[in-house]
Amino acid sequence: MFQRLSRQCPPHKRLAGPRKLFLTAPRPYSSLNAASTLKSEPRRATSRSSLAPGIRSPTRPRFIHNDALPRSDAQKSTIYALSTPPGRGGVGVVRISGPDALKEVWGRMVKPYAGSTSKDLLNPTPWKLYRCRVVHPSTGETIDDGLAVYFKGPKSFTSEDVVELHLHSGRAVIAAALSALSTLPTLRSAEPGEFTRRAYLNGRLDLTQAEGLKDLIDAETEGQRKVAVRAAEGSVRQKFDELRKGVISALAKVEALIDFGEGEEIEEGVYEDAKQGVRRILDTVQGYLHDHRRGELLRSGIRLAIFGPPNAGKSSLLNFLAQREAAIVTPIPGTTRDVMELTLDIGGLPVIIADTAGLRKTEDVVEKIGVERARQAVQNADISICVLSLPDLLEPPKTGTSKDLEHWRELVSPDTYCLFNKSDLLKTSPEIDTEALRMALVPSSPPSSGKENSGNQIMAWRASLIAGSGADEFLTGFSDALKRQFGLSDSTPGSSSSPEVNPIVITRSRHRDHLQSASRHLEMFLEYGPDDVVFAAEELRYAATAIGKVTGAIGVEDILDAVFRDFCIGK
Ligand SMILES: Nc1nc2c(ncn2[C@@H]2O[C@H](COP(=O)(O)OP(=O)(O)OP(=O)(O)O)[C@@H](O)[C@H]2O)c(=O)[nH]1
Ligand SMILES: [Mg+2]
Repeated sequence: MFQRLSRQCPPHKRLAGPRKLFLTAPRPYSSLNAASTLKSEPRRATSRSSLAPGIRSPTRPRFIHNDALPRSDAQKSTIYALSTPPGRGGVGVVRISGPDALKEVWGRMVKPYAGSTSKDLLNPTPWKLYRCRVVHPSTGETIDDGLAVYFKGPKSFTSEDVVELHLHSGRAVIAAALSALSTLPTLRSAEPGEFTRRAYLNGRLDLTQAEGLKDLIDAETEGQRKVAVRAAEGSVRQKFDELRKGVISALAKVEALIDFGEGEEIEEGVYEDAKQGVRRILDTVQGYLHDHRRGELLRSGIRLAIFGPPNAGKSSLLNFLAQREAAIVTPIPGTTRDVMELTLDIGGLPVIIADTAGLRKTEDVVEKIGVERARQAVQNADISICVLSLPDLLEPPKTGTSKDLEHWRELVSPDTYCLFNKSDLLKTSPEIDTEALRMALVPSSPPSSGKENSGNQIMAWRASLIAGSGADEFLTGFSDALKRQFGLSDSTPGSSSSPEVNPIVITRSRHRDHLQSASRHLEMFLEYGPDDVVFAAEELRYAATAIGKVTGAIGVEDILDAVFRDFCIGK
């Protein structure tokens, strides 16, 4: 919950004298002083002092550490780490960053390779790759014959001087290089994520870009890569910067009213302008929040539950998607007893698929537990697909009551995908409207009500997983439907080809928490009238701070720890 305000003027306002603010073209401002107008004399731009502590100019978002601030000990030390995976490989890169990278590491460890007469290495051209010998700084013993490059700060990843040693990636070579570096007294090995942390602290990246970089390194599917690369290149940062800029611009207007006070001249409609702006921002914030957690699901994996009656072909579907015999398939109903999970890449999306026990009434103790687990798996899943035997659906067996046969039905919802399987066993080959059949299965929806899914998309398919007919169409249709649902379709909003429409902005719960907090403060602001501008301004300050926490424009040490601790060492 947000902090309740005491109904008194904030301290930094109490002593503030009248300040002049440049707003827009002079107009009468009726709600404060109907008769007055802004003086026509030139006005100064919004002074930074009129903004609350922690809130900076909307035009130039800056980060908490910059060159003007003294550097901490941690920032001053030179760090090193292996930046590529340990183990055998063609090349292993050891990265060194900090003030001693050039003098200590390059100067003492990078030497001309055997037979070279070049003196270039003594005074290297930045950003140029040199062939060299890498030697031990004390003994001069050759560690490896490799390449070295010097990135002169601030044009480097960390904005500091960086040296990279490209060595042969063998355990002994890398261990010798790291051990040699450890003998240099001003160097220390890097903490996980410390290079990126320095890049952030030096204003090279904001937090969303740093998170994007981490996601890019971790990306296992095309969808994850696409979302991560947008964040890493700064598109997400831009969205949050725009929001914050908008809030601060509204705040400047509200502060103008506070500063001028009653009886002073001020434009008409300033407060209403601010409110209009905040309404627009709130709409955008809520649009980002109502995203069905697409960004978070893309990172963690989308949970898909396969469910349905026994013997319908659920495990066959899992095997078809996995392209291997992952689950046991037999003609005996009740073969699958427990939930079996596999993580697969479907259309570039990471999907955690759960095969479940067939849902039916049973007295078998073990199967009963399996049925209960199946229900829970469907309830906990982000999406579900109901597999049904088409012959059983169209030509139901004569035995058993419909209640016994339809234990699965209560779990079908308008969002459930359906696969009508075993089409090869149909005695005739009727035309089937799969979407109408799907909707007829939704308990609350009357048969043939014509109710369509939200996007009028295909969510049901007819196939035979054994004979293969319709199976490829199902796979293409299903992965397209998932891509559409999670905003990655090339032809729909949110895709990389139309990234500005309905983009994935929130990829972490911390983004969501801060945006929810901002949304609450913006709503509170809108509830205040022009007589309560001091309180209204306070809400905008809270909103701007909350948005700033997403990008790190408002830095808090524990946020930084949370962001960078999951990085690997060397990044
Ligand atoms: N003819 C035909 N048989 C199929 C098809 N798909 C699956 N089967 C068969 O149906 C039987 C049951 O398949 P499973 O995949 O084990 O079905 P299930 O839904 O997992 O069954 P339970 O685990 O018992 O709930 C097996 O003998 C499969 O070979 C199909 O498209 N056509
Ligand atoms: Mg099964």
